[in-house]
Amino acid sequence: MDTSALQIFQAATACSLLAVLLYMSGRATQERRRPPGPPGLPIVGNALDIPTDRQWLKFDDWRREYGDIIRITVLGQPQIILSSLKVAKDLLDSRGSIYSDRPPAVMAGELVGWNRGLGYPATQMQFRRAFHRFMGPKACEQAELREMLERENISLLRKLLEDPAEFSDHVRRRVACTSSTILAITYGYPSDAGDPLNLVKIAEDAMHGFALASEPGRWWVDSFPILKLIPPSFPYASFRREAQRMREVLDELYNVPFDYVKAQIYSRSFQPSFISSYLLENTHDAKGQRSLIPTDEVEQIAKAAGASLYSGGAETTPSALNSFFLAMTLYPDVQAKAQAEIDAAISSDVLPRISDRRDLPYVSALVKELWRWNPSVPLGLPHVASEDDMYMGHFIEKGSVVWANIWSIMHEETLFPDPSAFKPERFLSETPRSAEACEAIESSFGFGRRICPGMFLAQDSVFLAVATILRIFAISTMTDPTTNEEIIPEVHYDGFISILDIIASHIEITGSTDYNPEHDGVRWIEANSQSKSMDLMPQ
Ligand code: HEM
Repeated sequence: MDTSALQIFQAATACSLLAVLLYMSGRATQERRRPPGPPGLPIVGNALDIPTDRQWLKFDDWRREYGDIIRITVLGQPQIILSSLKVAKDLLDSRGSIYSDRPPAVMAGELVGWNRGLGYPATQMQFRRAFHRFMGPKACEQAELREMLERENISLLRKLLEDPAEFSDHVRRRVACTSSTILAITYGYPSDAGDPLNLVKIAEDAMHGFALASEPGRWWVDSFPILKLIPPSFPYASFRREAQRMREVLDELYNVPFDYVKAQIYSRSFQPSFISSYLLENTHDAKGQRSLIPTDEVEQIAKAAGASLYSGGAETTPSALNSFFLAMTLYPDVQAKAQAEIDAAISSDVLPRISDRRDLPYVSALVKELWRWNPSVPLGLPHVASEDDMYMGHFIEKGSVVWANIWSIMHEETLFPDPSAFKPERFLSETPRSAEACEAIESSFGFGRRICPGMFLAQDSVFLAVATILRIFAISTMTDPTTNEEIIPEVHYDGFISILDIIASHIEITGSTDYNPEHDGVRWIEANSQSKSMDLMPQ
């Protein structure tokens, strides 16, 4: 080798070494700058440290040890947990463009097919626009939507009167804004026609599949995506067969109600709904004329949006209502105060209505306290970092799954003193920092561009259920007949939506004797809704 070639070779080697050193020192610096967190084991990381239920409490313990922004890994997947309002807002609200996608879940998303709906990519913002038009603040002020919620709520009250011991079941099936109402709002599917298409069952089965398929740590394929290539017929591919079965149910949820709407539109006799309006607005032929045949794309979006609404709303609202029954047994003073407010503000022979909210500040504060005390979705839904980010000296690598620990945020001492106590007063204007508390409570519905689009609908329907139940019923703990002692209700948690499974026999719900369910409330609603067809067309 001549001298110049040697020099070139030496220079190239030095450059490569320098590049490697720089790369390694960069990696080491990034490593040092990663958010703190509990040490994990090789390969599995922290997978074994995470309990199978109420993970949010474990994450809250870690917050005390490591701070408001924590990094863990699960089978090599970095996960960031945000545990204070400030960091969650800074990252998920203010830097929304980086954190507005959902992580790719192989089992639930790809194999079962939920990535067509709830996991839609941030680029498909037409979902959000459609949700907003039908369930945003303006839509929720429409008399027709309110009447529909009020009508469904009456059916809940009737059921509670007939069979109070089954309150948990009634709440799940009847509360305004769950199964039947969502089907009515989304597809114009009448809630009082006996469910001829078996839609409630289809939707519940699909949701069951969703909960199972998205259980963290349950499916190896989520950590080792290569496994998805195994054909379903292979002996060890039971996960593929399960996914196939769940996908078939999900396809039914996509197709059956959608075909129902399409058939109704073709027959030109239909109850306006989210899907019918979406289709009518978006079906134009090549000349821009309205046509009744939707394109494939429009059809796919409509189906996915419909299923997303169902999956977002069907479990969350009953969760809030179950928390309400529990809170009323544990805090009888709060119940008495709310009932006194209703009695003073609303004439005794009518039921409170959504429009009475301004006259019922204590009841409204009680509903806010429900969102806080036992948040229905304690860890929110996961977001993903779509690029590398630096935040307050912490390096967050692209692909990290980011969780806001809504439970921790809703129990922040500085915002909500004595956080485990149920105190609606913290939201009343005479309490110092109530404005801050009221603002913070919105975060129980998530953050940034993926904040819950059903938030206003949920707020209305839970307020309505709470105010009308308090007018009609007294809720108390049972007394043990042998010891004569009060029974403290037992509760269990189920899944990532915090469903309080209350042992029904531990709570007593008694109807007030002077209330006649056929009274004004029912008649008024019936009289007012008969002549009008529900018009959920966007404004
Ligand atoms: C107790 C009531 C409810 C609570 C506490 C709640 C909470 C949440 C939370 C925390 C998220 C995740 C937000 C994020 O990623 O930061 C979410 C998403 C969502 N919620 Fe709700 N929700 C409720 C009711 C509803 C209702 C009634 C509907 C529809 C009828 C609904 C539809 C959705 C949908 C479609 C998403 C996904 C939005 C997206 O990814 O863009 N939710 N909800």
